[in-house]
Amino acid sequence: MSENVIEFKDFTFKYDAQAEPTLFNINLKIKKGEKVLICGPSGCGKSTLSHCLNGLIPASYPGDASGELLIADKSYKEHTIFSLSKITGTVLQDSDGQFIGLTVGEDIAFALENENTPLSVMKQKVLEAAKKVGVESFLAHAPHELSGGQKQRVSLAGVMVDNVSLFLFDEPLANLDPAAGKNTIELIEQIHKTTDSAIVIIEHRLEDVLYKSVDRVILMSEGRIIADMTPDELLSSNLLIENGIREPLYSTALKYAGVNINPDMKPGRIDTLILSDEDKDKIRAWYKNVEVEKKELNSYVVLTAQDISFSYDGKKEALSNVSLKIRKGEMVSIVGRNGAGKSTFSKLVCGFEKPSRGRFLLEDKDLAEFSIKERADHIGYVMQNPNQMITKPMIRDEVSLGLALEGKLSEDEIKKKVDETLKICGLYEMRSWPVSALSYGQKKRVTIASILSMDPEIIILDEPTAGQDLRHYTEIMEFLKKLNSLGVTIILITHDMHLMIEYTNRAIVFTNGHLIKDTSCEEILTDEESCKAASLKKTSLSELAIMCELPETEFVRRFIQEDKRRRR
Ligand SMILES: Nc1ncnc2c1ncn2[C@@H]1O[C@H](COP(=O)(O)OP(=O)(O)OP(=O)(O)O)[C@@H](O)[C@H]1O
Ligand SMILES: Nc1ncnc2c1ncn2[C@@H]1O[C@H](COP(=O)(O)OP(=O)(O)OP(=O)(O)O)[C@@H](O)[C@H]1O
Repeated sequence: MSENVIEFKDFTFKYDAQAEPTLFNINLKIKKGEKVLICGPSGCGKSTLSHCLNGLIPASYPGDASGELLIADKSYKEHTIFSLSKITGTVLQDSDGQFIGLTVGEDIAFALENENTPLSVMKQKVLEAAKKVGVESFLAHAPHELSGGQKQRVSLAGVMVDNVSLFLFDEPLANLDPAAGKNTIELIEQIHKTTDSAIVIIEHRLEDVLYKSVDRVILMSEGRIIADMTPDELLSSNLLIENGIREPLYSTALKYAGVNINPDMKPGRIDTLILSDEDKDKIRAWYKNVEVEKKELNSYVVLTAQDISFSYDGKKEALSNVSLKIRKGEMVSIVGRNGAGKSTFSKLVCGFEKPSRGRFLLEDKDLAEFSIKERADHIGYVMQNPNQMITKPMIRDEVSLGLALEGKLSEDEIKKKVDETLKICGLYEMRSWPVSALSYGQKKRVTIASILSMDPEIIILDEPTAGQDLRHYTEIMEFLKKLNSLGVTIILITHDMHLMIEYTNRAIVFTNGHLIKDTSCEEILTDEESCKAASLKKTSLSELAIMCELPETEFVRRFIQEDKRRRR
C-alpha cells in the first residue's frame, strides 16, 4: 500500500434524496500513522464523509458521486462493505445501531468470529478489549440493559479487537462521562502510538479531544474543506469561532484576558502552551478585575425526591436513597459517571418506572397519583437518544404529535405553535422533510422541539447538546435560558463540563446509584475527590489557573462570571 490510506480527489457526492451535493470537491489525503480531527458545524457533511470511508455510501445511502476516492489504493467503487470492514474500523455516532450480538460479549467478538478465531483466543481478546474500556462486568448482559455511555464503550471495544488500517471515530465522546472521555482519548492515543493505522476523529468537543495531540485538524463547512492545519495554527486563528465551533476553555480565557495567541506559543494543547511573564500578568490582571455577582435563589421547591430507591432486576439497586429538592426557576446539572443512575432518575420522575421505595412530590402533590400523561403535562423529558423518541416519519408530524394527542388546541393553533417551536429550534426550513434525511444533531433538535411545544413547567434534558455545533448549542441553550428566566425549571443531564459551567450554577452528582454531592459547579470541578468518584474531569481552566499561580476554584468561578456577562 502507498503511504496514503485515504485519498479524495475532487470528490463530490449528492444523496439521491437531496437536490444539492452534500460534499463538494473534496481533496484530502490521510497517511498511514496520521491522526486527524475533523470538525465543522452540524450538517456540514462530516458523517457523510465518514460514510464514504466505511462503505455505507454507496451501499446503504445511494447517491451520485464524481471525482475519485481511493481507500487503501483501491477506488471506493471496487470495495464492498465486507472488504472495507477489514480496512476501516468504525465507531458510529449512534452506537445503538451498531449492536448485532445478543450479549455484550458476543458483540465485541463479532469482528473476530468472522475470522474463525479459536474460541479460547477469542474469549481472551474480548476480555482484554472489554477491560480496556471498563465493560468487563457486562459481557453477559444484553445491550439494551446498558446505559448510553456503557453502550458507547462497547462499540469502542468492538473496533479495538480488529486489526484495521483506518480507525474512524464519529463523535466518540458523545454520551461518555468526562473521565471515560479522557480514557477514550488516551486509548485512541495508544492506538496511534502502537499501530501505523490512520486515525480519523470527528468531534465537536475540542476541549476534550485536544487533550492529546492530533497531527492535523480538518475544518469543514457546507460540504467543503475550508482549513487543513495543525492545532497550533488553528487555535492561533479565529476560524473555530467564525465557523461555529466551541474553542477549548483555556483558549477562550486567554482571549478574555487579551493575550494574543500565536503558533510559537504551542496553543494546540493546554499542556504544550507556553505563556510569557507578560501573558501571565495579563491573565492575573483580568482575574483581578472580574466582578463577582451573587444570584438570589427562589426558595419555592417545585420537585422533591424523598429517599428514592429503584432496581431493574430486583437485586442490584440502580438508585439508592436519593433525596433532593429542585427550586422553581432553577437551572441545574445532573452529572456523574456512566451508569450512575441519571437517566433512571429521570425515568422515575416521568413515571416510566416506579420507585421501589420513596416518593416524588410535584410542589406538595405526590407524583404517584399522576398518570404518565398527567406528568407529561408538567414535566417534559428529552431522552439521550433521539432515535428512541421519534415515532413519526415527517418532522412536522413528530413535533405536532404531543399537542395533537393532548387535544386542547385547534389544528390552526397547533400549526402556529409548532411553527414557532420549529423556528426556535432551527428546523423551520426543514419542516416538511422526512426525519430520515436529518443528521443526528438535527434529529436531537426535533426531539427538543417536540417537548418544548408542550410548554412544560419542568424540563429534563438528557445530553441536550450532544452532536450540536456551537451555533445550535448556543441557540438551544440560550433558548432554554430564556425559558428558565420565565420561570421554567430546567434540569440538564450532561457529561459536558463546559456546558455545566456555562449554563448552570448547581451540580447534583451521582455515582453508582448514590447522590454524592450537591453543590456549586466550580466547587465540584476543583474538588479532586468528587471528580474522581464521579468520573468528572477538571477543565483546562484549572491548568491555566495553576500556570498563572491563581486559586483554581476562584479562577473557574470568575471565568464563568465573565463568560456569562459577555454572552448576555
Ligand atoms: N441518508 C441521507 N439522505 C439524505 N440526506 C442526508 C442523509 N444523511 C445526511 N443527509 C444530509 O446531508 C447533510 C450532512 O449530514 P451529515 O450527517 O454528514 O452532517 P454532519 O456534519 O455529520 O452533522 P452532525 O454534526 O449534525 O452529525 C445534512 O444536511 C443532512 O440533511
Ligand atoms: N432497562 C434496563 N434494564 C436493566 N438494567 C438497566 C436498564 N437501564 C439501565 N440499567 C442499568 O442501571 C444502571 C443505571 O443506568 P442509567 O441509564 O440510569 O445510567 P446513567 O447515569 O444515565 O448513565 P449514562 O451517563 O451512561 O447515560 C446501569 O448500571 C445500567 O446498566
